[in-house]
Amino acid sequence: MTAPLIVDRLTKRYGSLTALQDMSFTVAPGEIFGFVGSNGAGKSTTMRIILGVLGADSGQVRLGERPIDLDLRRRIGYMPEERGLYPKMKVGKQLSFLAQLHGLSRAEADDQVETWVRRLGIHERINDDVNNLSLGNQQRVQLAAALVHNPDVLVLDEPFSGLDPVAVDVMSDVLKEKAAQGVPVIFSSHQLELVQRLCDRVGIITKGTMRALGTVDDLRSTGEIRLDVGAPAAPSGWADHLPGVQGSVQRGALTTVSLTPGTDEQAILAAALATGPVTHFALSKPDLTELFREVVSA
Ligand SMILES: Nc1ncnc2c1ncn2[C@@H]1O[C@H](COP(=O)(O)OP(=O)(O)OP(=O)(O)O)[C@@H](O)[C@H]1O
Repeated sequence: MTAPLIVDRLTKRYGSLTALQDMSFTVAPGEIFGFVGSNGAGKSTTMRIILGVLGADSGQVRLGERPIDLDLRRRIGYMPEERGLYPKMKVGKQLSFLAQLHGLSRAEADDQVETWVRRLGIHERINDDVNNLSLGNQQRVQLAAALVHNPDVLVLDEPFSGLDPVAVDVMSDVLKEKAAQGVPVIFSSHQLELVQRLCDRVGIITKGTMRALGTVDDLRSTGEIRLDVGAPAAPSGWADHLPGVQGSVQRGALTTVSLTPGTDEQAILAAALATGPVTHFALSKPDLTELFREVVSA
């Protein structure tokens, strides 16, 4: 069983650009943490610092109490954004070599390679050079490379980009399985629907700063409160001037009403009923994509 991955107040500057400012979060053993943010927000920089391939100006990364050192680094499974495979080396040989670099014996490495290439559906390509594979299959090999040494932590930079739906399912299952074994898993992605589905917790960053952090449900509950009201006979703008209504959008019979916290929802229902029949009345929470837009544009 492994310890939590603790990212503690990382700051990183590239010349005059502050790429990270006091970046902090923790990924518990068994937790899948989704790291999201606009292009250039600082996700890859954070992940590179976790791995130690890049140094921070200040702050620290720990596994439990212990700062990440060379020894612990070998216990991390990492998928870099700029994929790091040897293009002219055979898939199986390369994976075995990488596993041995992480301390496995030749026999253990070959055994692990066999397991993962089968699991990831690239067994038939084991004797192909990496650069003869499709991009999606190269990505499967890259995931295998992050897994063959049975890591205690998984750090994956955009592992889902460019994968077909079947590969997305395989990747999702593997991440869930590793988490179920007690591994802290962090991955970055722009596929927010996938992040919402897969992650126990999510961090949204903009310009190197953590702007929202929590379970998807928590984050969705902190966004604006909205009601979906089906009122087919209601005139246009019927909800706009009711107390507590910040705005409304009408699409056919359905009106989505944004409310100030504490507004009496029954008063909205009564107003809707006053226009005629009400066919639908439900609270609607923003999804992660809407939350992300809110956070990024704030
Ligand atoms: N080696 C570097 N030298 C100078 N600036 C850099 C370097 N690497 C990254 N940056 C800058 O640091 C900021 C954060 O970049 P980073 O790659 O961490 O973002 P990201 O969130 O991973 O973005 P994306 O989603 O586009 O991959 C960006 O403004 C980027 O241009």
